[in-house]
Amino acid sequence: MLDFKHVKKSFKNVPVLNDFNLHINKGELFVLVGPSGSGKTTTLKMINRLIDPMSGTIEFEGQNINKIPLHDLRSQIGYVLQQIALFPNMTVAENISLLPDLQKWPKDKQRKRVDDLLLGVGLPPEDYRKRMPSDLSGGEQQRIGILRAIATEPKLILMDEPFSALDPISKKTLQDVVINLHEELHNTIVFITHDMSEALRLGTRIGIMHDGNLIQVGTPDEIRRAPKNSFVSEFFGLDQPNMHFDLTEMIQNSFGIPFDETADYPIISAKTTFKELIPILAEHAVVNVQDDNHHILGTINAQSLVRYDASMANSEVTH
Ligand SMILES: Nc1ncnc2c1ncn2[C@@H]1O[C@H](COP(=O)(O)OP(=O)(O)OP(=O)(O)O)[C@@H](O)[C@H]1O
Repeated sequence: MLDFKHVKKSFKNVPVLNDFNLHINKGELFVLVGPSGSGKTTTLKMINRLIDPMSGTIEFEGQNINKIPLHDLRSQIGYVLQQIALFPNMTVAENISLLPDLQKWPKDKQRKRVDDLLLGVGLPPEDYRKRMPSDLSGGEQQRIGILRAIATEPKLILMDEPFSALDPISKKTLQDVVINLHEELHNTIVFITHDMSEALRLGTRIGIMHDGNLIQVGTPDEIRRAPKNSFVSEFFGLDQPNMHFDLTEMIQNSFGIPFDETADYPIISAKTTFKELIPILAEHAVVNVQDDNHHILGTINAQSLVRYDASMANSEVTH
Protein backbone atom coordinates (compact mmCIF):
# COMPACT_ATOMS: atom_id res chain seq x y z
CA MET A 1 0.00 0.00 0.00
CA LEU A 2 2.76 2.46 1.01
CA ASP A 3 6.48 2.30 0.30
CA PHE A 4 9.13 4.69 1.50
CA LYS A 5 12.32 4.14 -0.48
CA HIS A 6 15.52 5.85 0.66
CA VAL A 7 13.65 8.97 1.74
CA LYS A 8 15.75 11.82 3.13
CA LYS A 9 14.74 15.19 4.48
CA SER A 10 16.54 18.08 6.13
CA PHE A 11 15.31 21.41 7.38
CA LYS A 12 17.92 24.18 7.07
CA ASN A 13 20.68 21.59 6.68
CA VAL A 14 19.58 19.76 9.83
CA PRO A 15 18.76 16.14 8.89
CA VAL A 16 15.28 15.08 10.02
CA LEU A 17 14.94 11.82 8.10
CA ASN A 18 17.98 9.72 7.21
CA ASP A 19 17.53 7.18 4.44
CA PHE A 20 14.06 6.16 5.58
CA ASN A 21 12.76 2.84 4.22
CA LEU A 22 9.41 1.37 5.19
CA HIS A 23 6.73 -0.82 3.65
CA ILE A 24 3.19 -0.60 5.03
CA ASN A 25 0.77 -3.33 3.99
CA LYS A 26 -2.83 -2.84 2.95
CA GLY A 27 -5.15 -3.18 5.95
CA GLU A 28 -2.50 -2.52 8.60
CA LEU A 29 -2.95 -0.28 11.60
CA PHE A 30 0.64 0.84 11.54
CA VAL A 31 1.83 2.93 14.48
CA LEU A 32 4.87 5.18 14.16
CA VAL A 33 6.12 5.84 17.65
CA GLY A 34 9.06 7.85 18.95
CA PRO A 35 10.03 10.76 21.14
CA SER A 36 9.28 14.37 20.25
CA GLY A 37 11.32 15.58 17.29
CA SER A 38 12.13 12.10 15.97
CA GLY A 39 10.55 12.89 12.58
CA LYS A 40 7.12 11.25 12.84
CA THR A 41 5.01 14.18 11.65
CA THR A 42 7.43 14.94 8.84
CA THR A 43 7.08 11.33 7.66
CA LEU A 44 3.29 11.48 7.80
CA LYS A 45 3.07 14.80 5.98
CA MET A 46 5.16 13.42 3.15
CA ILE A 47 2.49 10.81 2.44
CA ASN A 48 -0.07 13.40 1.37
CA ARG A 49 2.59 15.72 -0.02
CA LEU A 50 2.34 18.46 2.56
CA ILE A 51 6.13 18.08 2.73
CA ASP A 52 8.35 16.92 -0.14
CA PRO A 53 11.34 14.64 0.43
CA MET A 54 14.75 15.91 -0.69
CA SER A 55 15.54 12.56 -2.21
CA GLY A 56 14.04 9.09 -2.41
CA THR A 57 10.51 8.13 -3.38
CA ILE A 58 7.20 7.33 -1.73
CA GLU A 59 4.83 4.96 -3.51
CA PHE A 60 1.10 4.67 -2.92
CA GLU A 61 -0.28 1.40 -4.29
CA GLY A 62 2.87 0.97 -6.36
CA GLN A 63 2.77 4.44 -7.92
CA ASN A 64 5.18 7.27 -7.13
CA ILE A 65 3.04 9.85 -5.30
CA ASN A 66 4.63 12.65 -7.33
CA LYS A 67 3.06 11.10 -10.43
CA ILE A 68 -0.44 11.05 -8.91
CA PRO A 69 -2.42 14.30 -9.36
CA LEU A 70 -2.50 15.96 -5.94
CA HIS A 71 -6.28 16.07 -5.77
CA ASP A 72 -6.56 12.33 -6.63
CA LEU A 73 -3.95 11.44 -4.03
CA ARG A 74 -5.52 13.47 -1.24
CA SER A 75 -9.06 12.30 -2.03
CA GLN A 76 -7.92 8.78 -1.17
CA ILE A 77 -6.41 9.81 2.15
CA GLY A 78 -8.22 10.83 5.36
CA TYR A 79 -6.33 12.97 7.85
CA VAL A 80 -6.98 13.31 11.59
CA LEU A 81 -4.93 15.89 13.46
CA GLN A 82 -4.05 16.39 17.10
CA GLN A 83 -5.78 19.75 17.13
CA ILE A 84 -9.46 19.21 16.71
CA ALA A 85 -10.24 20.93 13.45
CA LEU A 86 -14.03 20.96 13.15
CA PHE A 87 -15.66 23.93 11.48
CA PRO A 88 -17.25 25.82 14.39
CA ASN A 89 -20.06 27.29 12.30
CA MET A 90 -21.20 23.91 10.97
CA THR A 91 -23.32 21.28 12.70
CA VAL A 92 -21.96 17.82 13.48
CA ALA A 93 -23.78 16.41 10.43
CA GLU A 94 -22.40 19.12 8.15
CA ASN A 95 -18.88 18.58 9.44
CA ILE A 96 -19.07 14.82 8.85
CA SER A 97 -20.61 15.14 5.39
CA LEU A 98 -18.14 17.76 4.21
CA LEU A 99 -16.26 15.42 1.86
CA PRO A 100 -19.29 13.37 0.73
CA ASP A 101 -20.92 16.72 -0.14
CA LEU A 102 -17.86 17.87 -2.09
CA GLN A 103 -18.00 14.54 -3.92
CA LYS A 104 -21.66 15.31 -4.68
CA TRP A 105 -23.20 12.34 -2.92
CA PRO A 106 -27.04 12.51 -2.99
CA LYS A 107 -28.37 14.20 0.18
CA ASP A 108 -30.24 11.12 1.45
CA LYS A 109 -27.08 9.00 1.08
CA GLN A 110 -25.15 11.67 3.01
CA ARG A 111 -27.76 11.68 5.79
CA LYS A 112 -27.69 7.90 6.06
CA ARG A 113 -23.88 7.88 6.15
CA VAL A 114 -23.82 10.49 8.95
CA ASP A 115 -26.36 8.53 11.02
CA ASP A 116 -24.56 5.20 10.49
CA LEU A 117 -21.22 6.72 11.46
CA LEU A 118 -22.60 8.42 14.58
CA LEU A 119 -24.28 5.18 15.67
CA GLY A 120 -21.02 3.31 15.12
CA VAL A 121 -19.24 5.44 17.72
CA GLY A 122 -22.06 5.45 20.24
CA LEU A 123 -23.43 8.95 19.59
CA PRO A 124 -27.22 8.79 18.98
CA PRO A 125 -27.81 10.65 15.67
CA GLU A 126 -31.11 12.23 16.76
CA ASP A 127 -29.26 13.91 19.65
CA TYR A 128 -25.95 14.77 17.96
CA ARG A 129 -26.71 15.43 14.27
CA LYS A 130 -27.65 19.08 14.75
CA ARG A 131 -25.28 20.00 17.57
CA MET A 132 -22.57 22.59 17.03
CA PRO A 133 -18.93 21.64 17.84
CA SER A 134 -18.99 24.02 20.83
CA ASP A 135 -21.72 21.83 22.36
CA LEU A 136 -19.45 18.75 22.40
CA SER A 137 -16.75 17.56 24.80
CA GLY A 138 -13.17 17.35 23.54
CA GLY A 139 -13.49 13.56 23.17
CA GLU A 140 -16.74 13.89 21.25
CA GLN A 141 -15.22 16.51 18.96
CA GLN A 142 -12.31 14.24 18.19
CA ARG A 143 -14.75 11.39 17.49
CA ILE A 144 -16.46 13.63 14.92
CA GLY A 145 -13.00 14.49 13.52
CA ILE A 146 -12.39 10.78 12.95
CA LEU A 147 -15.82 10.27 11.37
CA ARG A 148 -15.18 13.20 9.03
CA ALA A 149 -11.90 11.62 7.95
CA ILE A 150 -13.49 8.23 7.22
CA ALA A 151 -16.83 9.45 5.79
CA THR A 152 -15.88 8.72 2.19
CA GLU A 153 -14.08 5.49 3.15
CA PRO A 154 -10.62 6.61 2.05
CA LYS A 155 -8.14 3.84 1.35
CA LEU A 156 -5.66 5.33 3.78
CA ILE A 157 -6.14 7.24 7.02
CA LEU A 158 -3.37 9.27 8.63
CA MET A 159 -3.69 10.09 12.31
CA ASP A 160 -1.22 12.47 13.92
CA GLU A 161 -1.34 12.14 17.72
CA PRO A 162 -5.13 12.47 17.60
CA PHE A 163 -5.68 11.72 21.29
CA SER A 164 -2.73 13.37 22.97
CA ALA A 165 -4.79 16.32 24.21
CA LEU A 166 -7.47 14.11 25.79
CA ASP A 167 -7.85 12.86 29.35
CA PRO A 168 -6.91 9.18 29.87
CA ILE A 169 -10.49 7.88 29.93
CA SER A 170 -11.54 9.65 26.73
CA LYS A 171 -8.26 8.51 25.23
CA LYS A 172 -9.02 4.86 25.95
CA THR A 173 -12.57 5.20 24.59
CA LEU A 174 -11.26 6.76 21.40
CA GLN A 175 -8.58 4.09 21.05
CA ASP A 176 -11.42 1.55 21.18
CA VAL A 177 -13.23 3.52 18.46
CA VAL A 178 -10.15 3.27 16.23
CA ILE A 179 -9.67 -0.45 16.97
CA ASN A 180 -13.35 -1.18 16.20
CA LEU A 181 -13.38 0.91 13.03
CA HIS A 182 -10.25 -0.79 11.82
CA GLU A 183 -11.63 -4.26 12.55
CA GLU A 184 -14.83 -3.35 10.72
CA LEU A 185 -13.48 -1.49 7.70
CA HIS A 186 -10.03 -3.11 7.30
CA ASN A 187 -8.67 0.15 5.94
CA THR A 188 -5.03 1.08 6.20
CA ILE A 189 -4.22 3.44 9.05
CA VAL A 190 -0.91 5.13 9.83
CA PHE A 191 -1.11 6.37 13.41
CA ILE A 192 1.49 8.56 15.10
CA THR A 193 2.05 8.71 18.82
CA HIS A 194 4.82 9.26 21.33
CA ASP A 195 2.95 7.10 23.85
CA MET A 196 4.32 3.56 23.94
CA SER A 197 1.26 2.07 25.65
CA GLU A 198 -0.95 3.55 22.93
CA ALA A 199 1.37 2.03 20.30
CA LEU A 200 1.22 -1.41 21.94
CA ARG A 201 -2.52 -1.25 22.29
CA LEU A 202 -3.34 -0.12 18.74
CA GLY A 203 -0.63 -1.30 16.42
CA THR A 204 -0.82 -4.39 14.25
CA ARG A 205 2.80 -3.35 13.61
CA ILE A 206 4.88 -0.65 15.16
CA GLY A 207 7.78 1.38 13.74
CA ILE A 208 10.03 2.99 16.33
CA MET A 209 11.73 6.22 15.32
CA HIS A 210 14.65 7.99 16.92
CA ASP A 211 16.52 11.01 15.53
CA GLY A 212 15.18 10.55 12.01
CA ASN A 213 15.98 6.84 11.88
CA LEU A 214 13.63 3.90 11.89
CA ILE A 215 15.18 1.82 14.66
CA GLN A 216 12.92 -1.23 14.65
CA VAL A 217 9.75 -2.42 12.94
CA GLY A 218 7.70 -5.31 14.27
CA THR A 219 4.50 -6.49 15.89
CA PRO A 220 3.99 -5.50 19.54
CA ASP A 221 4.92 -9.08 20.40
CA GLU A 222 8.17 -9.02 18.46
CA ILE A 223 9.25 -5.71 19.98
CA ARG A 224 8.46 -6.90 23.50
CA ARG A 225 10.32 -10.16 22.98
CA ALA A 226 13.34 -8.79 21.20
CA PRO A 227 13.90 -5.05 21.57
CA LYS A 228 16.64 -4.21 19.10
CA ASN A 229 18.71 -1.97 21.34
CA SER A 230 18.75 -0.13 24.65
CA PHE A 231 16.84 2.84 23.20
CA VAL A 232 13.89 0.55 22.36
CA SER A 233 13.92 -1.22 25.72
CA GLU A 234 14.12 2.07 27.58
CA PHE A 235 11.41 3.64 25.47
CA PHE A 236 9.06 0.70 26.01
CA GLY A 237 9.93 0.51 29.69
CA LEU A 238 11.40 -3.00 29.35
CA ASP A 239 14.24 -2.01 31.63
CA GLN A 240 12.18 -0.50 34.43
CA PRO A 241 13.38 -2.28 37.58
CA ASN A 242 10.37 -1.38 39.71
CA MET A 243 7.72 -1.98 37.10
CA HIS A 244 4.63 -3.49 38.65
CA PHE A 245 4.44 -7.05 37.40
CA ASP A 246 2.56 -9.97 38.89
CA LEU A 247 1.90 -13.19 37.00
CA THR A 248 -0.86 -14.30 39.40
CA GLU A 249 -2.63 -10.99 38.87
CA MET A 250 -2.17 -11.31 35.11
CA ILE A 251 -3.99 -14.66 35.12
CA GLN A 252 -6.65 -13.56 37.61
CA ASN A 253 -7.45 -10.61 35.36
CA SER A 254 -8.03 -12.91 32.40
CA PHE A 255 -4.95 -12.01 30.40
CA GLY A 256 -4.08 -15.70 30.11
CA ILE A 257 -5.23 -18.16 27.48
CA PRO A 258 -7.43 -21.24 28.08
CA PHE A 259 -5.67 -24.00 30.04
CA ASP A 260 -5.21 -27.17 27.98
CA GLU A 261 -4.54 -30.19 30.20
CA THR A 262 -3.57 -32.34 27.23
CA ALA A 263 -0.75 -29.96 26.21
CA ASP A 264 2.72 -30.40 27.64
CA TYR A 265 3.78 -26.77 28.08
CA PRO A 266 6.79 -25.82 30.24
CA ILE A 267 5.87 -24.80 33.77
CA ILE A 268 7.14 -21.58 35.37
CA SER A 269 6.73 -20.15 38.85
CA ALA A 270 4.22 -17.36 39.49
CA LYS A 271 7.17 -15.50 41.00
CA THR A 272 8.99 -15.30 37.67
CA THR A 273 10.03 -11.69 37.07
CA PHE A 274 9.32 -9.68 33.96
CA LYS A 275 12.97 -9.79 32.90
CA GLU A 276 13.11 -13.56 33.36
CA LEU A 277 9.87 -14.07 31.48
CA ILE A 278 10.90 -12.30 28.25
CA PRO A 279 13.56 -14.86 27.18
CA ILE A 280 11.32 -17.75 28.32
CA LEU A 281 8.49 -16.57 26.07
CA ALA A 282 10.95 -15.97 23.26
CA GLU A 283 11.85 -19.67 23.43
CA HIS A 284 8.49 -21.23 24.33
CA ALA A 285 5.40 -19.73 22.75
CA VAL A 286 3.15 -20.88 25.60
CA VAL A 287 3.84 -21.66 29.29
CA ASN A 288 1.82 -22.80 32.29
CA VAL A 289 2.17 -20.82 35.53
CA GLN A 290 2.11 -22.53 38.93
CA ASP A 291 1.98 -21.27 42.52
CA ASP A 292 4.21 -22.31 45.45
CA ASN A 293 1.99 -25.36 46.08
CA HIS A 294 2.53 -26.58 42.51
CA HIS A 295 -1.05 -25.77 41.53
CA ILE A 296 -1.35 -24.64 37.95
CA LEU A 297 -2.82 -21.12 37.99
CA GLY A 298 -3.21 -20.75 34.25
CA THR A 299 -1.52 -20.49 30.87
CA ILE A 300 0.04 -17.48 29.17
CA ASN A 301 1.72 -16.53 25.92
CA ALA A 302 3.52 -13.42 24.69
CA GLN A 303 0.24 -11.85 23.69
CA SER A 304 -0.94 -12.14 27.31
CA LEU A 305 2.11 -10.20 28.40
CA VAL A 306 1.61 -7.45 25.85
CA ARG A 307 -2.07 -7.03 26.74
CA TYR A 308 -1.35 -7.08 30.48
CA ASP A 309 1.47 -4.58 30.16
CA ALA A 310 -0.58 -2.22 27.97
CA SER A 311 -3.43 -2.38 30.50
CA MET A 312 -1.03 -1.67 33.38
CA ALA A 313 0.43 1.30 31.50
CA ASN A 314 -3.08 2.62 30.84
CA SER A 315 -4.20 2.21 34.42
CA GLU A 316 -1.05 3.92 35.66
CA VAL A 317 -2.01 6.89 33.54
CA THR A 318 -5.62 6.72 34.68
CA HIS A 319 -5.00 6.64 38.42
N1 LIG B 1 9.15 23.40 8.80
C1 LIG B 1 10.21 23.13 9.57
N2 LIG B 1 11.30 23.89 9.58
C2 LIG B 1 12.38 23.60 10.33
N3 LIG B 1 12.46 22.50 11.14
C3 LIG B 1 11.39 21.69 11.17
C4 LIG B 1 10.22 21.94 10.40
N4 LIG B 1 9.32 20.94 10.64
C5 LIG B 1 9.91 20.11 11.52
N5 LIG B 1 11.15 20.55 11.85
C6 LIG B 1 12.09 19.89 12.77
O1 LIG B 1 12.22 18.55 12.34
C7 LIG B 1 12.35 17.68 13.46
C8 LIG B 1 11.31 16.57 13.38
O2 LIG B 1 10.02 17.14 13.52
P1 LIG B 1 8.70 16.28 13.52
O3 LIG B 1 7.56 17.22 13.70
O4 LIG B 1 8.67 15.43 12.30
O5 LIG B 1 8.91 15.36 14.79
P2 LIG B 1 7.87 14.50 15.60
O6 LIG B 1 8.53 13.20 15.86
O7 LIG B 1 6.55 14.48 14.90
O8 LIG B 1 7.75 15.32 16.94
P3 LIG B 1 6.48 15.63 17.88
O9 LIG B 1 6.10 14.34 18.55
O10 LIG B 1 7.02 16.66 18.85
O11 LIG B 1 5.40 16.19 16.97
C9 LIG B 1 12.24 18.55 14.69
O12 LIG B 1 13.51 18.81 15.18
C10 LIG B 1 11.58 19.82 14.18
O13 LIG B 1 12.00 20.94 14.92
